[in-house]
Amino acid sequence: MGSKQVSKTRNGGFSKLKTVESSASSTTSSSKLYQEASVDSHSSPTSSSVRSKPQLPPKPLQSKENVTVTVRFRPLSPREIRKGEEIAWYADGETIVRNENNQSIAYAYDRVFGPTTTTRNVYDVAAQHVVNGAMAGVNGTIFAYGVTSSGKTHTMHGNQRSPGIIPLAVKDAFSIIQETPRREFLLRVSYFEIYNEVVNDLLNPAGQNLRIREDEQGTYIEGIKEEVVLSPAHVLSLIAAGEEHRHIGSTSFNLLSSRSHTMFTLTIESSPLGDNNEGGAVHLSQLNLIDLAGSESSKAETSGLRRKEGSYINKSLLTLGTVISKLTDRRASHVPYRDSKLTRLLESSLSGHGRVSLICTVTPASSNSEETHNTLKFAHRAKHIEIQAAQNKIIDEKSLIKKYQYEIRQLKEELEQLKQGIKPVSQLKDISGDDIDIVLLKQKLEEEEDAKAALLSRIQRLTKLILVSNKTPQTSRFSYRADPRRRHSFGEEELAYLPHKRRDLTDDENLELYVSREGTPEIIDDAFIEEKKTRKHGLLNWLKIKKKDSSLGGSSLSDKSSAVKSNSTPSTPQGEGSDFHTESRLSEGSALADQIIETMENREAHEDSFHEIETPETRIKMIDQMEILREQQKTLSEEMAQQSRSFKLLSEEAAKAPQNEEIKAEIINLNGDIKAKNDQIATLGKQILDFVIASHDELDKSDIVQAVSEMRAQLNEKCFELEVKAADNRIIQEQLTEKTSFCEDLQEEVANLKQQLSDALELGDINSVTCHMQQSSQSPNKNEEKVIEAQAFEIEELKLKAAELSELNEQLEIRNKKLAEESSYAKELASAAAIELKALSEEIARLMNHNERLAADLAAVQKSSVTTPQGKTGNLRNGRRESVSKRKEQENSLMELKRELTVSKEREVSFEAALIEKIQREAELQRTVEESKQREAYLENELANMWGLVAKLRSQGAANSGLSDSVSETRIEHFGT
Ligand SMILES: Nc1ncnc2c1ncn2[C@@H]1O[C@H](COP(=O)(O)OP(=O)(O)OP(=O)(O)O)[C@@H](O)[C@H]1O
Repeated sequence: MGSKQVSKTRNGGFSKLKTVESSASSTTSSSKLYQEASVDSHSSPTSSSVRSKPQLPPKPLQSKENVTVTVRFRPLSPREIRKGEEIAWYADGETIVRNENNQSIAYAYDRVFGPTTTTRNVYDVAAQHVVNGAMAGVNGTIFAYGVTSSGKTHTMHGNQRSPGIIPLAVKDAFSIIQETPRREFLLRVSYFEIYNEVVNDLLNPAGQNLRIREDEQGTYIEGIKEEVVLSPAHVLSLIAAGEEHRHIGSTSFNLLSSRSHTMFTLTIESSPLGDNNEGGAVHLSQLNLIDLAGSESSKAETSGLRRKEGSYINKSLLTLGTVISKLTDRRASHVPYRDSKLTRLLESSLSGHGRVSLICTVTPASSNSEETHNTLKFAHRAKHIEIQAAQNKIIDEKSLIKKYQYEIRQLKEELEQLKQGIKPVSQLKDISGDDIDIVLLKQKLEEEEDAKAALLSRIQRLTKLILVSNKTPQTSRFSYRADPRRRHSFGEEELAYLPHKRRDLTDDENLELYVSREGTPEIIDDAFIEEKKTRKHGLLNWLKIKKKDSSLGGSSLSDKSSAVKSNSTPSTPQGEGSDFHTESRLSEGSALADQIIETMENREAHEDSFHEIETPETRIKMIDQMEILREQQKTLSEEMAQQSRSFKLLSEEAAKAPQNEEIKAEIINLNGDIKAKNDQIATLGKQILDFVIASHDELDKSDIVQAVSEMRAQLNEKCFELEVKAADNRIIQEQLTEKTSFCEDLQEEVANLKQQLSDALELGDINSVTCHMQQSSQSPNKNEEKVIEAQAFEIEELKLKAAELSELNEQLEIRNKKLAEESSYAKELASAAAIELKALSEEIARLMNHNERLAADLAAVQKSSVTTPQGKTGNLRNGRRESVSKRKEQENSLMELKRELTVSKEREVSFEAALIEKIQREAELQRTVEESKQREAYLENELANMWGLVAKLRSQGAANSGLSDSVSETRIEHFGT
């Protein structure tokens, strides 16, 4: 899979482009997208330059520009590889992103970076021109956009092996100052986050929930801390400190996921150097470097807090998307900047005058295919925004650099006046000849000395804040901002602790670059090589080399001025001496003032071992090296502190999820890193010591003693810090072990509880389990979260049981219904039988009546036959015959009636038996109905008990913590549904 990625991205740009165009001629909408996009990208000045060469030429200011839009793929993560993820999107050449499953879906951008591209490459294409612009007074904004875990923080901040856009931009900013000898700069930084729509100052923990305000110059954050910065190391240490306060958390996609948007702002002011600056326009610009939080899909299984954070993140990103759509829609009258704090703060960047670079980070993984597509669409829309790049010029008092310059001038004038007002003691004596006056005057003199010292220290402090190049305008080989800059220059060593081996220019490559630029190799003269050597020593050399120049008798005025400023920068507090030097020339007549200055210079010399105007070059280099080593040591310590924090965070995560192998592996890696850093710090300490010893011959004894003692003190301090850190680590390890075993205990207990619950439920004895659970949860030594988990589990079990019960209940209800139906049927049968019985009884009664009537007729006939006379014999014979036949008839009908009677009696008996049977059946059915009603009532009772128990657990959970709250709510929600 990895090889597939590589082969895809290695496809040659031009030939691939043709393929795309041919496919674009099909009528799919996506191909249309591609055509539009490709037209845009060609029309974009950025894009065209991006294609021709990575180093961008200077652009004409006040030109209409599109946002530079680039897409960066990250490699598949080990987790994605383990899950057997396929590649859904890939970089096809240098400008196109294509869908693997549907080749006709393709988008074009200014540049597409494959998964193997380094951040340095990304910086060169997507960020460097913005940084250049910002240093020249054009506002710039660079931001990384993408779904969670797509590589935004990796791109913006980077890591030890691969520094991100922010450190590279900081380093470049200081490089530009070094290469701009005609101007002086003042840099300040601010760093804040937007977390759940609340703005928090990351440089000042007290600055929480800050308000966004607007004035005629745009939007700003009220009360945010801005720190004037003096070196790349200074900036990086501020960022590292700020990161300590940033909200990060673990999600199912990223162990260290950014939960807030952060904006790092570098405010740059510059003015013409030294004496030329009066009345000169000040350039003021801002470089905003933004690491957005990642949008989260609904797939993310998150807890309540993470879900809340996710919804804020998604909402603000959605608003950003809407704002970008509106900005590209010419018909849109209203752009909803005010709908989120993020867009409010980005308003001036997106709508105003400045350069914008959007770096969209994406993952090629198929599981994120849809999200990646959305990011690509967002990027495509953003490409259509048009902005106006214009240089900001301010001349008013709002400029801090102007304010400082003015104050320095005032202070110098005051100093000058002081100097002129002071007479040497010998002169004073000559004038008055009075000892008392001399004492008074001496006193006054001392007061004035103090005042002067105070003035000087203020001048020194202010001068330190203004950054200038150590190069003189005459010796500079690089016109202002016009050419590709060197990389090995100011600030390089500040990042040298990063083991990342960059692909950019080596010294030799630099040489070639300059040769080709200047056209002739001959121009590489000694001075140039010397300059290069100087650059190799980075920040500290840059700050000090001018001192050497001035001491060697640099003659031009601008040289002096430059030296004054550079010597005053904070890392080398030797500026004061030099400042004095210059000042002393301005007041040649005042011997006393010079005397005082000398005394102060000597005092400074003791305070600062680096202060030595006559220092030989080797010594300066050696001190620089030591300074660099110390800086590295300091940076390593800061990094170690940050890693310890991550370690702690991960340990907490590990305690929560002891089975998570990924976290364990991360912890082991971090531990390894921390140990490695410990070793590095110790090695650096040794190196410093070795340095001191090795330079024994070149340093005089007192300096060695001082340097050694200083180093020792530092070493001791570091050793102590290390010990503290090691102890911290040990404690954290112990805590982790403790927590793991505690977790195991808890798991055992949860298993027991589960068993008990299922046993109890089998016995129908849920109450005893509840009691036990409550007792367990009240146990004082329980880890709250584990108890909550156990409770959540119990609730889950109860939920299942309740579902079972309600199912049973339903079954019973159905059975009841059936029984009721049967019972009503039986009743109907019974009533039918009763009706039939009644009819039979009536029939029997009728037959009996008939019988009686027949019997009466028979009796009457017998009586009449006895009373009939003999004379009437003939008639009688006939009558006898008739009566015999009649009697026979009657006897027959009687027999028939008797038979009928017997049959109906039999029927009556059988009906009666059937009736009895039915009555019995009915009684039986009614009994069953009664029984099921009782069972139903019992089950209802049980269900009510369960609900009571669930409510109890819920309220208990809610009392325990917010987390438990959310868990319970989730469970109950499901339960309820
Ligand atoms: N280009 C890359 N090369 C190598 N690894 C990368 C790259 N991009 C990101 N990663 C790795 O992927 C993981 C997630 O990256 P990262 O934290 O920068 O993502 P994110 O977009 O900032 O996430 P979230 O929005 O959650 O903060 C990290 O482990 C990071 O080291």
